[in-house]
Amino acid sequence: MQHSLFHSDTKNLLPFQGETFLYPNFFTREKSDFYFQQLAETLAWKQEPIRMFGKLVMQPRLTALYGDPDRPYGYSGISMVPLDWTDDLVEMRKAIEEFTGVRFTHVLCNLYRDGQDSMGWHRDNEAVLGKNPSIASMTFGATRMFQLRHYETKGNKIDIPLTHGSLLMMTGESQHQWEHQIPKTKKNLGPRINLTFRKLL
Ligand SMILES: O=C(O)CCC(=O)C(=O)O
Ligand SMILES: [Fe+2]
Repeated sequence: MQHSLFHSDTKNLLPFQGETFLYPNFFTREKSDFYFQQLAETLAWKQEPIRMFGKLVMQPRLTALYGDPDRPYGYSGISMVPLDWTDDLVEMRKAIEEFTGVRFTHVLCNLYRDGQDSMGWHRDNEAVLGKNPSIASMTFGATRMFQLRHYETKGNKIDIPLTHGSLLMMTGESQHQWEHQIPKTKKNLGPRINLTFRKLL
């Protein structure tokens, strides 16, 4: 059975074992231009290391974590202490919460400086996110390909171009049964900002 928490006229992009919905123009062009500029200039972007096969390596992008105070969140062997919500992030969170009916405590921010910045295959299934986490992913700036594939079989690959102002909502079993990545591209692209709103238990 296919049951969407969100809008019944929006198609589930996954063929089975999870639900992922795309809302291409969640924010208008003007609003998205404004947010891109604001976020690029005001968020505390840093290049941070992660642990890979026991070694510390720099992530191929800049990151920042915002969220409710005193609730650290981490992945790939690192723990990040959240900074306080900015006015823009609070405003955006409110719009997404009203639309989806889901509440969020944290937002992990990624800045892909150009086509050489990327994020490898992974799932967002840390225990602190609960059993079937709903994750809201906002994109501003350059369009990058978001790829999904079935975790166990590595098959059923799906390519979703995430455009300026789009919202991608992943829910149900998406984070257990599917993994995702942002591959590098040789295209001469400008920067892209992605925000993933998450709820810690
Ligand atoms: O940049 C994206 O669209 C994906 C980001 C992502 O997967 C994450 O932050 O876990
Ligand atoms: Fe992710």
